Amino acid sequence: MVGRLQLTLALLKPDVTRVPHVVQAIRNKIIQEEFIVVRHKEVRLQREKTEEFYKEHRGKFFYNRLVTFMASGPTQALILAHEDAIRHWRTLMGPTKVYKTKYEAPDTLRGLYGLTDTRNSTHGSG
Ligand SMILES: Nc1ncnc2c1ncn2[C@@H]1O[C@H](COP(=O)(O)OP(=O)(O)OP(=O)(O)O)[C@@H](O)[C@H]1O
Repeated sequence: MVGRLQLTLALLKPDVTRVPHVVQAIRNKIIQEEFIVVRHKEVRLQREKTEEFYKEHRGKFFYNRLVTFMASGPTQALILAHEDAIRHWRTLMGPTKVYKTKYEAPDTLRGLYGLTDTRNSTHGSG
């Protein structure tokens, strides 16, 4: 019997969307971790959308870099369902900061595929 399912929005950011075998590896991990992929769509986020999406970070030193990056290429958007979707996906992603992640959680998605604090492979909505 399956309990109530929670949904989260997962994004594979433009840095990983550019690399098909990494997208496939992340998809395999998603299935392996028993998420149900409710929807999966490739989107091209316009600059205004990324500014709105990250508005809580407006004014921070990395904001301009972040919104420019998110509008720089296609993004894979997935609606994931799981009993503990938000927490489980965030655990799978690992910490935000790439340096910390490479040392403390190297097997997470950001540990494996993150390039910099901005280009850190994935997003998970709370
Ligand atoms: N110090 C930083 N330098 C550069 N980019 C940063 C920094 N902190 C956060 N970011 C970028 O802003 C995004 C949102 O930051 P937030 O603090 O909400 O992290 P998060 O909750 O781990 O990530 P997300 O919201 O993307 O799931 C991060 O994923 C990262 O791309």
